[in-house]
Amino acid sequence: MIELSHLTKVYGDTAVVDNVDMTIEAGTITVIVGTSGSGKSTLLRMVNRLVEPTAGRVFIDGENVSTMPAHQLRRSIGYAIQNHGLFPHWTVARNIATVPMLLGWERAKVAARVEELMELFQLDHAQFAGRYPHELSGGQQQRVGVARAMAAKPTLLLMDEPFGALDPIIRAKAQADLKAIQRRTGTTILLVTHDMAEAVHLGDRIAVMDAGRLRQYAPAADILARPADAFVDDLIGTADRPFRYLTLGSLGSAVEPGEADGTPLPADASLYEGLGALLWSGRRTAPVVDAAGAPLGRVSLGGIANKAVRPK
Ligand SMILES: Nc1ncnc2c1ncn2[C@@H]1O[C@H](COP(=O)(O)OP(=O)(O)OP(=O)(O)O)[C@@H](O)[C@H]1O
Repeated sequence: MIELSHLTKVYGDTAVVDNVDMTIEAGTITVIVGTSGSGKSTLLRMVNRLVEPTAGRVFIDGENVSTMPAHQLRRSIGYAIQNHGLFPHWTVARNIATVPMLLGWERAKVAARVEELMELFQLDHAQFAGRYPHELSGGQQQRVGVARAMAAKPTLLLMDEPFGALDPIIRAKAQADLKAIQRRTGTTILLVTHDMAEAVHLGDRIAVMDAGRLRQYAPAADILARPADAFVDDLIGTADRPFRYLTLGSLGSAVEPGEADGTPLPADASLYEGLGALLWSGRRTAPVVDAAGAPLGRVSLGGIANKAVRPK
């Protein structure tokens, strides 16, 4: 568990992070979202002491990070940034191995970990291990950056706009992969973005920042349904709100008894994906199947629409 207590950073006479209190549960993804200059990166960088707080404290599993040697702290926390920060003159394998080597792992253990991570991030070892960063696509560099951040099996991973430089399709894939990997490894992730859709998609909880202040900190569904103030409301985007809400629920939650024609939709698809599939195929209903392909019933446009109504 991570606790931020009265965390503050002042530059000149401006508090760019202003008295922030937050508790982050282990094994979850927390997304910090806000406008440019709202203090998101500064907040994140106080957790691994790349920035020292002016006031307040950060506790990781009850331990005050200011009492730990900074270099040791940073080796124990993964850190992935936009544009990946890869070392240009090191191969992919060497980049991924950076922290385990700093920690003095045995060669064989490092090599095995590199192979394991390359497989996890779908980078063929034979093809990519010996390549240099400039010989990779942006999406591949991004995966190497995250693999490197996870190399020493940190229980905490800090990510600052990790998908910012990716095109929308690769970005959606990278988000889905990260979520799947996080669910598998149980890593606690604190991720900064300015993109509310990304926040809703990834965040178990979302922290909304504005001018250094934490405006709201709540699960995505609560932020959408009950924005704390006009700023949060505005950031969500009024027109997008019902659609973002539909990304949070699964089609399985809207299944009705009955049959329908056409290609079945998987119950674990989101309501949003289901709505898209119905609209695009010109259907008002579609059959729904479970992961094994067994029929569960059907979904309808009206049934999905009911799920997009603002909760009371
Ligand atoms: N070293 C510094 N010295 C002075 N001011 C700084 C320093 N670092 C950041 N700032 C200021 O602090 C404020 C918050 O910056 P920060 O990078 O945390 O914002 P952000 O929300 O991550 O923004 P963005 O989304 O644009 O990256 C900004 O106004 C920035 O100019």
